[in-house]
Order: sequence, then structure tokens, then C-alpha cells
Amino acid sequence: MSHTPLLGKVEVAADVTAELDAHVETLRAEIERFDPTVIVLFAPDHYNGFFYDIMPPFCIGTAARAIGDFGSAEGDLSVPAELAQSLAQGVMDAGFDTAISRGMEVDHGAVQPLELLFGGLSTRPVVPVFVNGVAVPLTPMERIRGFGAAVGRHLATTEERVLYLASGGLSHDPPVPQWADADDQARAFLLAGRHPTTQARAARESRVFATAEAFSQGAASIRDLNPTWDQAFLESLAAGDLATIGGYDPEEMTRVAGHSAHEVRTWLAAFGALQAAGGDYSVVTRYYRPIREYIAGFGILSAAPLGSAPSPRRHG
Ligand SMILES: O=C(O)CCc1cccc(O)c1O
Ligand SMILES: [Fe+2]
Repeated sequence: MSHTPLLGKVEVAADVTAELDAHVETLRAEIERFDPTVIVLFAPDHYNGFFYDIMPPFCIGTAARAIGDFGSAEGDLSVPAELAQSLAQGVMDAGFDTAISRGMEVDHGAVQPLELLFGGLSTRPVVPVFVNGVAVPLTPMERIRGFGAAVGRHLATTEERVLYLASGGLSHDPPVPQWADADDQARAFLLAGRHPTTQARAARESRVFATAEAFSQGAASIRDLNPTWDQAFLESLAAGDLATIGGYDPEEMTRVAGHSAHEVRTWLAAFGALQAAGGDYSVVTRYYRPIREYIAGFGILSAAPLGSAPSPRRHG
């Protein structure tokens, strides 16, 4: 699912809020029926936990703490360390040289789906898997599918009932600084801006709120949402056609869907994992709406392996 730190913080038409809430509720019920023993959470980061001093394409956390940006929950995630470590070994054995962290810091990108779907940070065991979705250079999209598949193949050898959960995207272009056009101060932040002062954090959050306000009135300089691109992405995922998405060109993604559209990497990793672990899948819940107030093409797509889906909605 998409995330946005503006959720619940800015005004959106009541029917849109109701529709989004209803779909989150559907997902919640779906997950409750599935009753996962562990959640593998593919999440991006917005220069809160990962910076340019060391920016890996992937990182598996054996322990993690949420930093609490934009009023999101702060505190420890409940990470099954041994499982996370064996997962890291498994994907490395499969040829994906993942980074690991024994003290990962995560932001709203990881926390929002946990709060929405589980009511908090530590109600279920979670293995956080950072997927870089903002800091160029970016590894090819096909590599992300492969990485996800390695995760799925490894976990399929365990007794765990795994929920693969991805957070991010779809098309959106929030005001996250870019190295290429950043001034010295912004570069210092992008390089190693961990644990900002309260004032620095507040300034950053105000900038996002101001941009969202302008954007919803059609007056921001950020790239527009791209519902056509978003729907095509969801359609390929729904059809199990991960090869098409694996062939996306990152530069074109930036151009047509915004600098933060690369967060869809988390979705590709999760569906890659699901497909590798369980074979063909069918969609259970699908939702999409471009919501400018949230600076988000907001989507939800859930799926389960064919034959195991809890009351799947079939087409035709
Ligand atoms: O953390 C930041 O500064 C950017 C936050 C942000 C804003 C709008 C939509 C998003 O999906 C998002 O992540
Ligand atoms: Fe984001």
C-alpha cells in the first residue's frame, strides 16, 4: 500500500477518507483471517534512517526502532532477530549482497502500515527490509524483483506464515531534497542528517505541509500525480506480470511519476517474494485514488497464492 505522512493531518473530502478507511478495514480483516506468524515489511526511507554516508540498495534489520516523524509511532519494532539473520544469509546465498542492520532506524514509511493495519509497532513480529526508493543511483528494477524472490524462496523453506507488506509510492513528488541540486546545507543533511534537532524536524515537516497545501490548490512546482502510470503499474502487479515492471527505466519513472515513485520498488519486492514463495496469486483487494492533498497516488493491492486466497474477488 501507499503511505503518506499527511494522512489524518490535512483535510480531504469526507467520501475519499471514508473510502480509504473502508479499504484499510478490509485489508485488516483479510490479514486477521490469514493470521501471519511474521510480517516482512519492505519499506523505503526518507533520509531518517539511511543517508548518503552509506546508502545500500537493500538492508535487512535484525533490530529496529521507529524514529517518530510526522507524529508517527516511536519506539522499538518487535523483530525476530534469528529469522532476520537467517533471511539475510539466505538472500546472500542466493546472490543478493544485502546490507544488514542490527539497529535500523525507520520512519513513517515503515510505521504507517503497521499503525493502520496492526494498531501499533510491535503487535506482531516484523522483519524490516529497507529498499532504497529515493537516493540515486538506483539498482535496476529487475534486481529488486530478484531480491524479493530470494526473500520469498528463503522464507518458503521455513514454517512461518508470512505476510509480505510493502509501503510506498505510487506516483508522487514530495519535497525531498535531491543531491544533484542541493546546496551545502542540504547536502550535509543528505549525507548524515541523523537525529535532527526538534526545530530542524519541524521545519522539514512544515515544508511538506506547505507543499501539500499548494499542490492541492494546483500551485506547487512538484510533478503532478500520474493516475495512468499508477493504474498500469497496479495492473501489471495484479496480472503477475512482474517482468514488465522489472523492465521499467528509473530515469523515465522519475520523469513521468516523480522522484518518489521509486518507492514502488517495495511493491515489486513484495510481489516478487509472494510469487517466488507461493506461485501464481490472485488479487483480493484493490484500490486506487490520486489524492493531491496527500501528495499521493494512493493505492492498495493485496493478493494471496491461488487456491489459498481468503474469499478472493475473481474477475469475470
Ligand atoms: O519525509 C518526507 O519529507 C517526505 C514525506 C512524504 C510526503 C508526501 C507523500 C509521501 O509518500 C511522503 O513520504
Ligand atoms: Fe514516502
